[in-house]
Amino acid sequence: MWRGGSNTRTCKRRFFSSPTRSRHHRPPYMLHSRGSQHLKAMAEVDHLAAERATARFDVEEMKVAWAGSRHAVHVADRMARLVASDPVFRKDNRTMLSRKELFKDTLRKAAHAWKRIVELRLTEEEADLLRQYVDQPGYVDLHWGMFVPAIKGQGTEEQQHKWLPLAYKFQIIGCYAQTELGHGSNVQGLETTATFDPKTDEFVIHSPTLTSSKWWPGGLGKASTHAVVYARLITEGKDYGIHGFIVQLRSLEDHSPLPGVTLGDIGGKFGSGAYNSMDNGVLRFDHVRIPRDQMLMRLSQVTREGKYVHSNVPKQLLYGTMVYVRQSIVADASKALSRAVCIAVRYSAVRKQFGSQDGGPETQVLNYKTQQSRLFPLLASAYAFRFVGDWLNWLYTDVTQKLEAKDFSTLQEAHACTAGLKAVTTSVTADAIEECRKLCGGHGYLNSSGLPELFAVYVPACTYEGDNVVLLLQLASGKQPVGTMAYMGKVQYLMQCKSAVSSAEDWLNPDAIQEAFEARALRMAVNCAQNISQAASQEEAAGFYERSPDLLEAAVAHIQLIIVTKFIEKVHQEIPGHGVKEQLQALCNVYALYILHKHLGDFLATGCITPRQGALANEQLGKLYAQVRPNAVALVDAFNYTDHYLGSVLGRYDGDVYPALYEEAWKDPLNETVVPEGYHEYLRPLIKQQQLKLSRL
Ligand SMILES: CC/C=C\C/C=C\C/C=C\C/C=C\C/C=C\C/C=C/C(=O)SCCNC(=O)CCNC(=O)[C@H](O)C(C)(C)COP(=O)(O)OP(=O)(O)OC[C@H]1O[C@@H](n2cnc3c(N)ncnc32)[C@H](O)[C@@H]1OP(=O)(O)O
Ligand SMILES: Cc1cc2nc3c(=O)[nH]c(=O)nc-3n(C[C@H](O)[C@H](O)[C@H](O)COP(=O)(O)OP(=O)(O)OC[C@H]3O[C@@H](n4cnc5c(N)ncnc54)[C@H](O)[C@@H]3O)c2cc1C
Repeated sequence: MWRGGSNTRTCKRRFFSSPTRSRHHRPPYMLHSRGSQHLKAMAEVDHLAAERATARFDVEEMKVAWAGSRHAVHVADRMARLVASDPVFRKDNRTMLSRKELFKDTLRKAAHAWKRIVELRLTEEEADLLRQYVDQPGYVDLHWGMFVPAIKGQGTEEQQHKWLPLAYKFQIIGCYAQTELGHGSNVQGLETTATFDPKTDEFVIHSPTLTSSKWWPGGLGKASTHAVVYARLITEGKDYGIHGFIVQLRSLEDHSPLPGVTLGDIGGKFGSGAYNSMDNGVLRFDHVRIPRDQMLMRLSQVTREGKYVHSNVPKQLLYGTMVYVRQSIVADASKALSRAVCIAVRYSAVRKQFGSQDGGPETQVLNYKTQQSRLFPLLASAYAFRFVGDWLNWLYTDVTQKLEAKDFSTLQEAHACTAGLKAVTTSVTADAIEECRKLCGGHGYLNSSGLPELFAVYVPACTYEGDNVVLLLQLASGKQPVGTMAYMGKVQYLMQCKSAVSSAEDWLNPDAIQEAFEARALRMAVNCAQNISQAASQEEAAGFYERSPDLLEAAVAHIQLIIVTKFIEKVHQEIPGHGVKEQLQALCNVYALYILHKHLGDFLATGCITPRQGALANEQLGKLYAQVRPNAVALVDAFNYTDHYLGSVLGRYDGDVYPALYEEAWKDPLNETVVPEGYHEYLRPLIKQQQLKLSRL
């Protein structure tokens, strides 16, 4: 029931024609008569070969474990290469384009992707992957990711029959217009109205105030012809709250806004390139009329006479599209995190600093224990998020099937898990991308490292599809000890159990880890419950409000328990391939013990482990890092990313970082001329003036 389930500035650098460009300005290796040959020879060297040789597992099989199946590896491989080899999908110049150029480039790429999808008769799975590898946020993400699922989840069969074929063939382009200037998190507070007019059998869509302007929907600003608009349904003088409506916004002939519709882009966003390829939009309605049958009527209906009828289903099904996207965002977190980690691990293996007293080789920064203790937990988190994402996808599919059979028993669990996992995985990933930038030192700050843009594109994931704090509070308000909360049924045991760990090795026992995480999560939840009842003698809501900072931490502890549990379950499965299971086991332990170490205060405060046991966990963590070290590069190779998708000179597969960095620098528009524009206006007069002053002294 839920599921919807030319680049205008091609870098033709005029190296020789510019009057102000000198030949000596070219990179030194380009002056060399055998320059390009020399570069080619260098490119054939695998600077990371020695690292790859130390791996103690079968990388090809790890690719399968990461992707989920051999089939998934092959399809992903084919689509990634298809995109990487097509010049239209070039993205290395993206941060240098103006907003208008970037937007046009996005339209061009989307049109070209669609052409290739049709020409090659790609399957839905292949098409999704192809779009993923194009790697440029654009209106198509919302068209496929939210508009189509909203109609599938909330439209009747007739409505689906009418609208979906149009959307599937791109005869219409749709977006998801929920958030308003004045309200985003508080969906029930939205102000846009949809008033039924029984005289004409139409709804009148209206924006009564400035704050009711739709604000943020992706694809709305410039591309969409239609939107699923969320508005307060008013009929027979009564307000029935928020419902979805399909509204046409622009002419299908010339793309001009329809009468009564005012719309545009909301303006530039954080970072260069990045999410600026997306036309997040503003939209106002002035009494726009739509036929009654454009209200999405699967969950509730308005009859010809204007009577409101609600089907016998929970009203929260209206939020189904958000639940669907939240579970996709969890899967996406592992992709973004693994990209950043891949760049940081490869570069850390190439980069050398200090350690040589006599002119011999310096130390690879990856060998520094501090680098390992910052980087390997992120590597482990990428794998952890990948597997919990798979599980969440299973949960979502399961609840969808149950809903089809009118079984709503798991709806709340699906909401809680998607909300909580979305919040934790996106927050960790955003922080981790920034940490990877720092792990790459100064060069990580260059656009050519790929990390600034990855961060700028990714960081709004902490806000869209539900602000992370708001979502964690939703999770904290969950009441029943079912599903992933079932451990709360063991309250008596978990409230008093004491960890039996007495050596560092004992922390390798999954039962010891599981018990510690369960006891910590449960005790934090119980503490919150006790404090809430003490804080508010009259009303639970007041206590909830008062203790909400603690509730957030309890919600995070619960989600970390889920992630650890699903990783442990994954490792318990049969996993083919030499050494693959052992590596995943090590990463699982790194993830769990890192969380334990980082949140040691929680574990100690709730008394589920002793300070000595905490110290033993940290000791074991150090040993695990040493175990990961020789496998690190191979573990990121298993993500199977092309250089095109990574988009980073630091993360190149061949590790040939320095020539690439050097070459990239010369592509900057500032280097188009030796003497910069503005020299004659601003620099020369300044220098001359100072010289004159000096000569007078
Ligand atoms: C570059 C792209 C990168 C990554 C994307 C990857 C993949 C995604 C694929 C495609 C998408 C493409 C691009 C994505 C990029 C951006 C798109 C962004 C889109 C948006 O942001 S759309 C707008 C999203 N808005 C929100 O999320 C708003 C957040 N607020 C809410 O969800 C609700 O208002 C909130 C906070 C849940 C509160 O609701 P309400 O006030 O109505 O409820 P109560 O708190 O009173 O609770 C009542 C009751 O209902 C339960 N409940 C609440 N929500 C749900 C639900 N969704 N399902 C089931 N049940 C729900 C709640 O627990 C209460 O239960 P109780 O009475 O306690 O039993
Ligand atoms: C890049 C991007 C793309 C987007 N795409 C779309 C789209 O396609 N369609 C669409 O409809 N919307 C879209 N949005 C809007 C997005 O869904 C909202 O911005 C998001 O839901 C957060 O709501 P808000 O902006 O109202 O934040 P607010 O709710 O105003 O949050 C502001 C602060 O208040 C805090 N806060 C709010 N409520 C509470 C509470 N109850 N308790 C404690 N703290 C609270 C938050 O934690 C936050 O710190 C997009 C947003 C972005 C950034």
